[in-house]
Amino acid sequence: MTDHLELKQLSLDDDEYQDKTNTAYFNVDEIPHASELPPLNGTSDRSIFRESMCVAKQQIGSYVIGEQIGKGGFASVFKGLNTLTGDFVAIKRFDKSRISKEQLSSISTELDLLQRLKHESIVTILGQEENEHYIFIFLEFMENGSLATILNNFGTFPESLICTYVDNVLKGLAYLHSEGVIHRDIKAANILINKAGDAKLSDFGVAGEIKESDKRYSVVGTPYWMAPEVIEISGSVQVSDIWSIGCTIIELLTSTPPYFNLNPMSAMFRIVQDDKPPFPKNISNELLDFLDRCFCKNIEERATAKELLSHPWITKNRTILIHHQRNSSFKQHQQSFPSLDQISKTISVFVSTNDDSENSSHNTSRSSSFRDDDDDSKTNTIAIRPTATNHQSSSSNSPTTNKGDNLENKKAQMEISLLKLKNKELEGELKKESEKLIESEKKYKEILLSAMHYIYIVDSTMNITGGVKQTISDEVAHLRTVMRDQIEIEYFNAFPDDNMVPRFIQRRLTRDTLIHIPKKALEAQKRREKEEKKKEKKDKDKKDKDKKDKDKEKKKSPDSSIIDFSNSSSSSSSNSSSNLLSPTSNSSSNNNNSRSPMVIGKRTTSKNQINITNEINQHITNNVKLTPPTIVNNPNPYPKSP
Ligand SMILES: Nc1ncnc2c1ncn2[C@@H]1O[C@H](COP(=O)(O)OP(=O)(O)OP(=O)(O)O)[C@@H](O)[C@H]1O
Repeated sequence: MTDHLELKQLSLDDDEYQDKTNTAYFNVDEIPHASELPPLNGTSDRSIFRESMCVAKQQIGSYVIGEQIGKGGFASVFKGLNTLTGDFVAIKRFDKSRISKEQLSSISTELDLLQRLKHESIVTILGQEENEHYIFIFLEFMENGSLATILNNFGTFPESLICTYVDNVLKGLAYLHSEGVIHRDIKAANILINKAGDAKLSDFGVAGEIKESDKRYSVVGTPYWMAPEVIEISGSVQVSDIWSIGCTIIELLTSTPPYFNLNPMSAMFRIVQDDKPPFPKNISNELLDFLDRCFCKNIEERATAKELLSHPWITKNRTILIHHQRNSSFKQHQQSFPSLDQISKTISVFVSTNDDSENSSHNTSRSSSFRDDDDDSKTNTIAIRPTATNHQSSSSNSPTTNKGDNLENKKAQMEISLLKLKNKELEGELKKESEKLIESEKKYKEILLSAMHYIYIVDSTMNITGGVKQTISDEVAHLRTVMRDQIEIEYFNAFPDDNMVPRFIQRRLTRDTLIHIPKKALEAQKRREKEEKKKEKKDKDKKDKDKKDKDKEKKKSPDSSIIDFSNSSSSSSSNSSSNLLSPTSNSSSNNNNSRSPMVIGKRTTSKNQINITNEINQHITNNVKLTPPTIVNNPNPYPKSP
């Protein structure tokens, strides 16, 4: 067994040990300056002083003893460090000089049991050491101490939290009991909590194994948590721990176990006498039932740990707990999510790294040191930029590696740059090619469209004029149709998605329907032309004949033509006419006129025109006021006789 302890240290009691070792070992800032200390071996060097302080540490095997974290009836408990693994541990130290032989045997029982029992709800033993003065047990470090300490620090717990702890403890107990072990000292002080909040059973000092007989006949444990059968020395059994679980629940709910206001003897008496210990008020029905099952006087009726694990109080709370755990684990994860700031920083660094490599590809003559400095000025995060990191670390360690690394980096960067350049060239070529294609396609489309458009205009012109101006021969028309079809097919094949095609085809269809019209129209036109020419000739002939007749008539009488329209004889009409047109014409003449108004009118108008012309001429010569011509106007051609 290795013992590195200084004899000087062993002579100190616990309090003195703590005062003199803890601060010096764990808080370097409190170490006085070397100049303030008396010289060691004639030197005041600070490093020597530190060495001297380190000698004061207690090292047991690979464990270094730290500050005290607890104290029980038999042992002091310290925080320890495993110098091999870096794990923190709890070191339970028993002072040999202060323990009886009986207690020594209980320590060995605890050691044996802990070494045999391995369960997630039982504190794990990591090893043991012994020297002349102490027995050391190295235990799994339970960061949050005992439930009793937490109860002292934080006050009583809600049912749900108690249930969580009890659930853990019951699992440990179910395991212990299945292994034939009774803990016999279940209480808040012996339930330890790790940093994750898991409860584990500890302190197996009074634990006992049921061997040949079913019961252990001794009064062990802490009075207030003791089961009646243990007090009565009728023998402790596994379910005795269940009674203690009931007492611990009340302890966690109220901060004290039942009968705590009484002295231990009175309390023990009441435990045996009373049907059940008094329950706290305002607890759930499930917990009431749970406690009823724990505080059964009859051990046969008392629930086992396994049974209680499926009690509604436990199962219901377990579901709630799982929910809470999920929530909190999500929150934990959420906390570990990078912040927006971090993300943007990372992106900016990534971009800057890429920029750097791009810059280096364009300017390979830049030195790596220049690049690193430049990087640092852009962002403080260097860790994700391998070039900068490599350069920095290697420059401080080995110049040879630094040179090699830099060369490698440069080479890699050059390769990347070359690849990028090649990619860019290819990209450019492809772009040009596709641009050419697009351009030629565009041109081709334009040609086809304008050709179609031309043909369309030609056709529509013919259609609009009703085929009159269609002067192309059938041969040319046929060629045009073939060309038009070819162009449209070509267009359709080249640009199948273009909606221009259906529009052209549609127009063409309309045109094709109209194309038959000109033929008929042409025939009709020819007929019309012929008829018109015939009519024109006929009219001309008639005009010529009329002219000749008129001339003949004029030679005979100037008014012959007018006279012709009259039913009267030429002589009488001539007379009457002169009479009628005369302003001094008598009424008898008027009477005659009234019998044939149509003829009279005609004649009158003609005469009036002559009269007006004469009057105008006269007026102009005499400068006399013009008076309207007197038109024979008889409102009543047949006046009534008086
Ligand atoms: N593994 C551990 N991790 C952290 N703290 C511990 C550990 N073991 C014990 N302790 C602390 O030390 C205290 C005393 O430990 P423990 O109860 O085992 O000593 P004990 O002398 O056996 O006590 P008791 O008088 O109950 O028998 C505990 O209440 C707890 O606060």
